[in-house]
Amino acid sequence: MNALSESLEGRLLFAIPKKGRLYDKCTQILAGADIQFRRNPRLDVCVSTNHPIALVFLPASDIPSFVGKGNVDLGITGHDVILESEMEGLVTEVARLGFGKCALQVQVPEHGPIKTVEDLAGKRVVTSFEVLAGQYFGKCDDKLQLQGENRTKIEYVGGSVEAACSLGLADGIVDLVESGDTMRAAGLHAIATLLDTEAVLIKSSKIKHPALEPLIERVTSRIAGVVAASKYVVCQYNIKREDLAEATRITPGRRAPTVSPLEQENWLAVSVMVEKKKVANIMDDLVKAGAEDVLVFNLDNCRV
Ligand SMILES: Nc1ncnc2c1ncn2[C@@H]1O[C@H](COP(=O)(O)OP(=O)(O)OP(=O)(O)O)[C@@H](O)[C@H]1O
Ligand SMILES: O=P(O)(O)OC[C@H]1O[C@H](OP(=O)(O)OP(=O)(O)O)[C@H](O)[C@@H]1O
Repeated sequence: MNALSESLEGRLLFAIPKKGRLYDKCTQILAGADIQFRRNPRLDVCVSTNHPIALVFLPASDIPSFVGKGNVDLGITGHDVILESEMEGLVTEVARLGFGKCALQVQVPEHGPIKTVEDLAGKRVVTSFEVLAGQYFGKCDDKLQLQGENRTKIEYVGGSVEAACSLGLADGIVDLVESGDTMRAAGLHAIATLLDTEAVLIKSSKIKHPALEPLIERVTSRIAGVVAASKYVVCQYNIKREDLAEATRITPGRRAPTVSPLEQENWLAVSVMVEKKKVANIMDDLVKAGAEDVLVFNLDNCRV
């Protein structure tokens, strides 16, 4: 056994994308869960300095296979690459992480002759998602009863998929779209969506050491807390007793709002969790319902 394998012995192995779109958010999640580490940039494995965990930095697209085969216990990657690597039966998605949100779409030139997926079927499609695109167009070809040479030709490229149509390599592409800026700049538009995806925390179905389960639960619960903290804010306001029913209809909270008396007759203070993305509308509605001194606080961390 070499020195590295020895240092990993008994540790929970946790795979993190080594670069790319998901990397920064993953390091923020590790910090929020207080999983500390010092990474030598030349090494893709490093041990945590405060937990029996080793972090393994891998390409996002390889993580499902490492976790699915049990070489690594936990991992963060995109839901899309789990399906693309056909590992969904061998990994459990234990938490959705609320970032890396995008859609896998069929895109074609905006001003070209192809308007529908049926028009594109039988032609050339370029993608980094050859499994998912193959399944999708396979069904489409079957439906249209296309045989042999007439079936859709799927070709793999590793990146810059959006350039394929203008370079004459493809009639359409299958690629990830978030804001749509890349496709617009390439003169493409969507004609179908194969799936919506986001980053997920995955656990292997082949955990080698049952003794690791409590640590897996602790890490999962901490990460779920960090994710929830980024989704919610705490809203606090004062309201007259007779307006409380309407105000709590607007802010029912996760379980129920905390209501306490103010040192002024007939006035109450309410404290409640609300979804960050809805908070501006909620504040407008609260003020309309008679709330005063409406304050909103970010959460650093939580367990809910
Ligand atoms: N534009 C995007 N918006 C949001 N999430 C994205 C976007 N593009 C990719 N993702 C998510 O991030 C995952 C990894 O994508 P990324 O392009 O970073 O992969 P990579 O090939 O590992 O990195 P790189 O492109 O730097 O080589 C994707 O599988 C998807 O889940
Ligand atoms: O809708 P948008 O917000 O413009 O994002 C979509 C782009 O992001 C991804 O590529 P990325 O930038 O990761 O590079 P890649 O082409 O090398 O995969 C994806 O492949 C699109 O090209």
